Amino acid sequence: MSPRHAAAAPATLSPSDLNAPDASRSGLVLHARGLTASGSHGVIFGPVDLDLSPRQLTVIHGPKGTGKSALLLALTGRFRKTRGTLIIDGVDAIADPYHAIRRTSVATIGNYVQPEDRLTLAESIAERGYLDSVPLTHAEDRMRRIEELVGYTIERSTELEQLTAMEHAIASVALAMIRPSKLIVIDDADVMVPHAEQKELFEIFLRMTELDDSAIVATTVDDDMAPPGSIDIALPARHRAKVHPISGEQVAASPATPDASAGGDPAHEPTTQATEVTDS
Ligand SMILES: Nc1ncnc2c1ncn2[C@@H]1O[C@H](COP(=O)(O)OP(=O)(O)OP(=O)(O)O)[C@@H](O)[C@H]1O
Repeated sequence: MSPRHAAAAPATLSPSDLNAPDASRSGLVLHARGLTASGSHGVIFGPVDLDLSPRQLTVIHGPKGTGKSALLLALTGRFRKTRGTLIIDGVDAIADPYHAIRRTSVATIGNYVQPEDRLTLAESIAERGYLDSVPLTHAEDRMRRIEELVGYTIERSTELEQLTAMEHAIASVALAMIRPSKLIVIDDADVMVPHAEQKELFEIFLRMTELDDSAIVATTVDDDMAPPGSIDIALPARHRAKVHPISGEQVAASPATPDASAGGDPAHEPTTQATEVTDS
């Protein structure tokens, strides 16, 4: 991980920390209502309503500058401008972001958080383990378990820049999973990944969630990448979000309802829509 990596090294984790955090009483990995952020130029994203279950994928897409990266940061408790209700694995991420952040992990965000491409996979595992305070033997063991889920291994001496785009995306998420967490985010997951391989990429992401009963949220360049069972979030240029599950799974995002606890700007009525998409 390059110095751009955002994670500071906390105190070394105890063995119990190396187990995935308990799911919240609701069983949801994430519960968001009226999630929004504004800057000096107005709304950055939202309002967004979203419920994420364990082993669920979410795909966020939209034109450039519509707040995809900012929303990823917000969903992991890392965007201080966020307003609304955000519960991550049972922890109130607005009131207690530092507690909530420990339940999440960032694979990539823009140019700010990226694996260092000149490092080998072995070096990357060691560095991510160090940054996330996971002992090396545990980190290596976690990577082996992830590889079992993914279905292939990557030679440890391979530099990340030598990986294919799909391998690179998978490796980025795998490195973010060295420390157990409930929510992993990856920005621009499909960049440079051939369209024909993108379905497989998301199938592999889905398998990776089995390790910790986690959820993965990915932003994509293409707008048709959300596979069945996942949640699709479109961030249009007007900064309004449409959230709807793909057919075949339970409705995981409900139509926006005003939430008194949200604390958002009342001038911006929640506009998030939940629509069950049929196969036809
Ligand atoms: N901390 C911040 N404070 C104020 N404005 C911000 C902040 N972070 C992002 N923005 C603004 O929010 C908007 C959305 O930025 P963001 O990078 O999230 O968009 P994006 O959809 O990921 O774009 P791209 O596809 O180019 O990566 C931009 O106008 C950006 O300047």
